[in-house]
Amino acid sequence: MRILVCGGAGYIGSHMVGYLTALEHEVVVYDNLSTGHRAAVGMVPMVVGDLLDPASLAALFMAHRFDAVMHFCARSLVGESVDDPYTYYQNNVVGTLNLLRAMHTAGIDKLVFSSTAAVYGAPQTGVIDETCPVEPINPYGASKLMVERMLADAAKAYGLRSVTLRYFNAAGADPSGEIGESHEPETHLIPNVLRAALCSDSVLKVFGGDYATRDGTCVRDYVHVSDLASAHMKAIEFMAGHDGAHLFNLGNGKGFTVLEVIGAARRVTGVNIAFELAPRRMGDPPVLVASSAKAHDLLCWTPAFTEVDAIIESAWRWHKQMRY
Ligand SMILES: NC(=O)c1ccc[n+]([C@@H]2O[C@H](COP(=O)([O-])OP(=O)(O)OC[C@H]3O[C@@H](n4cnc5c(N)ncnc54)[C@H](O)[C@@H]3O)[C@@H](O)[C@H]2O)c1
Ligand SMILES: O=c1ccn([C@@H]2O[C@H](COP(=O)(O)OP(=O)(O)O[C@H]3O[C@H](CO)[C@H](O)[C@H](O)[C@H]3O)[C@@H](O)[C@H]2O)c(=O)[nH]1
Repeated sequence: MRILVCGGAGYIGSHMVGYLTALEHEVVVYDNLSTGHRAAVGMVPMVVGDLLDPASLAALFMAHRFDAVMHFCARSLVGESVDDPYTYYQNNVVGTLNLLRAMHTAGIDKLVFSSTAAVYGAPQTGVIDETCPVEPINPYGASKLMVERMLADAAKAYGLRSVTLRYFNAAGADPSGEIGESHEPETHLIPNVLRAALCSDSVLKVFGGDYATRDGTCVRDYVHVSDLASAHMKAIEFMAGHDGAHLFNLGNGKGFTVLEVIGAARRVTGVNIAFELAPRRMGDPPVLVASSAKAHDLLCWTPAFTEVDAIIESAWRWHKQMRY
């Protein structure tokens, strides 16, 4: 297949590109390199362009014929979205609308969209399935939910086929160690834990020790990037036999506290990683754990990485020799 990967120079997108090229699909990356890295896509053709530039998108679709589009582009920092919501709605909603219009004009009718557990807000239930209420508590989550709504409307109006994948906490790195997570600033827990393991000067902050969880720190469901990539391929296969707009959670179904992640990282690295307790981070829900039963049943998706130690081990291999 010929697949356009928007945001393919980013953390999750670059793993998708590697996955697709290993299966010998033809891939073109479209990315503005705002948070992505040219080195992360290797020799794969990349158009440097912005979803906010309709002329650039039109030129892209004139130059290539695609069977499907995977859309990873977003600004995705919760705190930044609270401080600057216009930028988030502009990039994540308007940018996606531009992409959808360009696809429509070009007659491309299949899209896989990266959504997030943030659409659920701060849920009361333990394990979240797709029937849980969607009540985002920050502009980032709201921007993703708006796109989900646009996709449902586009299915009815234009026959767009889409699969929305609501990832929980993406983590880990390709087992090769060639690509991995590299954000500046880095806000995600596992890379920050590993940075602290590598550099004794960087003290890890644990945001909040007074949540109503087993050790007082937040619980998250960590899902490996390679497993996210395999789910996207399953989504493409699913769309071949199903029209309409569909959505699925992607997680491991197991929650780990921040302290448990630090404990696992100590085991993997052999470093007694130091941390200090800090105040809660604004907008952090206490517990987010996915039920991925729907993805399992309908997409036939089963994650290969189910243990947090194995996920951290793959990230550690990358962090020890980060190439970009
Ligand atoms: N990392 C996670 O844990 C997580 C969890 C849930 C959902 N998501 C979603 O998954 C997707 C990928 O996340 P990531 O962690 O790889 O982020 P990332 O920032 O590493 O990757 C995003 C990529 O999109 C590009 N981009 C952003 N805006 C663009 C625009 N207007 N035009 C062109 N390119 C643009 C960036 O340069 C970058 O390469 C995002 O949509 C994010 O919201 C991520
Ligand atoms: O240095 C750090 C970094 C994080 N944390 C804590 O670790 C947990 C996980 O934080 P991450 O930043 O790694 O992940 P989030 O759960 O905040 O965010 C992820 O899940 C969200 C859905 O809720 C969004 O999709 C977002 O894009 C995605 O990165 C949180 O309790 C956070 O407070 C720390 O204690 N110290």
